[in-house]
Amino acid sequence: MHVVSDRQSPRATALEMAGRQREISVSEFFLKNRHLLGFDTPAKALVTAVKEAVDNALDACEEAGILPDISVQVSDRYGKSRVIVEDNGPGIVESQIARIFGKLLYGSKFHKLSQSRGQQGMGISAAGMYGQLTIGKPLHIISRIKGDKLASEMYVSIDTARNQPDIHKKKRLKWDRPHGTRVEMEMEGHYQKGAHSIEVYLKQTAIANPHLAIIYKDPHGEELRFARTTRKLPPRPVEIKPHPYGIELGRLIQMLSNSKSRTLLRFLEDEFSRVGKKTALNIIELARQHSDRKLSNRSYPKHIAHAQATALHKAIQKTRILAPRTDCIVPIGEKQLLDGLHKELEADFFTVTTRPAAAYRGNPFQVEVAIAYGRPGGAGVEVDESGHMRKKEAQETRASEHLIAQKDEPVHLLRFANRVPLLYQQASCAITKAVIQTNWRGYGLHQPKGALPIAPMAVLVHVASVWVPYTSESKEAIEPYPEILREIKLGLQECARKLAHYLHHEQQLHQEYDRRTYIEKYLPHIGVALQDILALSNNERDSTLKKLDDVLHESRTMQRPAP
Ligand SMILES: Nc1ncnc2c1ncn2[C@@H]1O[C@H](COP(=O)(O)OP(=O)(O)OP(=O)(O)O)[C@@H](O)[C@H]1O
Repeated sequence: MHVVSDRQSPRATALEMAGRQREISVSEFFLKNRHLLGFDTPAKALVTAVKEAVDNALDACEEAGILPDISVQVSDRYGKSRVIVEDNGPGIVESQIARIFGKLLYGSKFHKLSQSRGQQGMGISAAGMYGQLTIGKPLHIISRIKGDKLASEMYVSIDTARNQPDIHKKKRLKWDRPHGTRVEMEMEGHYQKGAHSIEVYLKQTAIANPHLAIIYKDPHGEELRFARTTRKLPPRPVEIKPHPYGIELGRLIQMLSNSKSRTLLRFLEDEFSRVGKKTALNIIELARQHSDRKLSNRSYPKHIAHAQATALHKAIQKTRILAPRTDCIVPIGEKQLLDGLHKELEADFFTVTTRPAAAYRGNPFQVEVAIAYGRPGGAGVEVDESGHMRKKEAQETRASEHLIAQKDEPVHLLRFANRVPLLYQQASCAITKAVIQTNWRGYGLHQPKGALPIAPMAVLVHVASVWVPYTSESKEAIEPYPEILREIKLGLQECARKLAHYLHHEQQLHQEYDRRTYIEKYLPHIGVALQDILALSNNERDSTLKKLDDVLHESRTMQRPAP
């Protein structure tokens, strides 16, 4: 017999259960699930907070056509950190400040299909919420827009139950910047060096953003400066409409019912990219056949029933439509990427490639790949301008060189999405998968099965898109869609071919160097033997040996291959 213990709570009735149903605000949700936003440990939270503020500053400057000058200051005392990020961007109008910093899912980038670092509208407010939760202090913002005499200062936190901003203090004040924004946040944090540090994030940001100048003051008061290598801003990405191939049925139904267009023909032409009149007519004709002729050019979008919308969706997939336009994507560019790598890394060989734009689920994207191979101080042979070979001198390795792996380590990956370095969740990222799935042995590298290749090398991959499919809200890894994986692999193969060519040449140089040292070692002995056999004078012997040496040298002068 089953006896119910007195201590067990009584079972609930449906009515009681109904009484407990409550709406959950988005901020309450993320407060409980802060790991989803990248605030799981104090060390990661600190890097994430800096990243959110710097990415916003860069987006704002570029959108306003301003060359970004950003300063970052971090202090850290007994687990309590303070981050101050200041930019020379366009500033934020006062009426928007509270909602931008005190409300999750509020932003200017979510609804448009255009390449930007921010996407979701909750990065900076989430950092504020984390500070509020761990230290109990609101965000402190100063912002001034061009032409305004005074700046606006505000202390803002989030009322998490309502996902609404709470303004604690606000005033107008004098500020020495003519325009820009300063965000100050306090939080539980842990400052650390290494692969997941603020320095590495900033260094990689400088590589992918050669137009950026940034000054960073670390918790020890040391200043690190990244100068810009170009004064040219990246072109402003064009905003596009969705491509029909990427539209799912539910979204199409919603678009039809929200449409302001009065006919189906206009709806297709107005709301999608790459659909002109001819393509729209083709789609409608095909949809008519699938819908017992219940659709026409003049059908009123809001009145199209589910069955007809399904027919329309099928027709879209079957109609030939131009691939998505690609001027909405702004890659870093091969020259800029090479300049950035040269500036921030020391390596023996660099190569870079930009793939043509492609699309996943109707979203245009473009992949860039670069390889930096060989660490200074590593063994190697070099050929000087006159063609002489010599062993390379060991050099002092820069502190930053840990971006390139040691020769017996797996290669280091520098992953980027829309010019933002991705520092965490490497294993689940499309970039890592593509590197592992590439056969590096075919290009002369050692690669354990199912793993990254082992080489003194950094592999940089940048995925730029109007909508980056991140694996989670913390935007740390890219979803491995087959189209994205394919493009990354093709880029890797192009770079790997050039690397293989370089490695082959290096190997030849080594062999040549060894042979030459061997000959040089025995040449004096040959001289003595020749002198004996041919009864040469000392002068004749030396001039014969010199000629022999010159001939050997001539035949072994080698040219370095172009990268
Ligand atoms: N320094 C700044 N200068 C000007 N505008 C800013 C600045 N920081 C934030 N904003 C504005 O605030 C909005 C919200 O920023 P937030 O970081 O919360 O989200 P996001 O950047 O849009 O997306 P994500 O959550 O993916 O980072 C941005 O869309 C931008 O319009």
